[in-house]
Amino acid sequence: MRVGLIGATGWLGSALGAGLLARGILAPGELVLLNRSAPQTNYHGHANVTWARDAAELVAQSDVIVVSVRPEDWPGLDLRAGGRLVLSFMAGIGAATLACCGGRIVRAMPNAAAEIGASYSPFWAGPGVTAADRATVRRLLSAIGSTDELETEAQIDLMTALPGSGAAYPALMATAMAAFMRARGIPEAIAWRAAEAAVVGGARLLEDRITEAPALLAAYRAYRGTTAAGLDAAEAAGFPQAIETALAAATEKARTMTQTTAPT
Ligand SMILES: NC(=O)C1=CN([C@@H]2O[C@H](COP(=O)(O)OP(=O)(O)OC[C@H]3O[C@@H](n4cnc5c(N)ncnc54)[C@H](OP(=O)(O)O)[C@@H]3O)[C@@H](O)[C@H]2O)C=CC1
Ligand SMILES: O=C(O)[C@@H]1CCC=N1
Repeated sequence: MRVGLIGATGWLGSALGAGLLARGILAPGELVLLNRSAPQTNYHGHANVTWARDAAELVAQSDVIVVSVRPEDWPGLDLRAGGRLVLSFMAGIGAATLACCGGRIVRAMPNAAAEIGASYSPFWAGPGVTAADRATVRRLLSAIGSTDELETEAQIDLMTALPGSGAAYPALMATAMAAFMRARGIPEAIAWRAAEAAVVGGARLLEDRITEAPALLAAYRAYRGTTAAGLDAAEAAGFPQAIETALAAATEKARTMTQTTAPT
């Protein structure tokens, strides 16, 4: 199977290309790549991948096409997929818009943890997508982590807001935590290490047992000590509402983008 990857040198596209090659899901000769700037002589340690000159050349050499360009670059691509399976990573470009390229459309929402093979990339399959297509999508997405199939396209907007945001909210929390430490005289490097302990160490503790998060909170509260005091203050200051507001705003942005780019 030859896979055409449009946006092969971007944040997600590069992670997918690297994962497909490193895990042996595709041989270098099965990858057809396209970017905007220029081909790379060494693509994740491989020289014998194929670089296309434009989207038409990529389509002609590919069985499946992955679109990983930014939403604003989609119209300029002028993709004509000729009935092929098209897997789009783009936020806010809906199936109605994508269908204009003439492919069988699957939308997936990976995140930046694709870089370390730890993306959760749920997907939604449009009309005409076959069982074999679904197996292909799962195989491709396994290169960057795990996946689930969603029931409705609208759920992609929700997934854009949450798993799609990747490390954004942890980074926001880490930045606020380090700032708190610095403001109270803690040296820069130690301030960041303290934030890392909470954000990264804490996340590792929750790995593979995220559903135990409420029980973990209850365990901290049971001490009636310092962490309980902090959690109470965070709740009183609106921490859960801030998360809700953030995710609602991101979902609404995805929905609005989808609506404004849809064909009339
Ligand atoms: N980054 C993220 O965390 C997430 C991103 N997404 C979605 O994934 C998509 C890709 O995002 P991301 O990887 O971050 O974006 P990047 O900006 O990092 O990468 C975009 C890629 O598209 C290429 N490109 C742009 N225009 C064209 C064109 N006309 N023809 C061929 N190649 C082109 C760029 O080429 P060049 O390198 O030469 O400039 C680059 O390789 C977006 O639509 C985004 O909404 C979804 C979930 C998470
Ligand atoms: O922020 C964005 O628009 C991209 C898409 C989803 C996550 N990152």
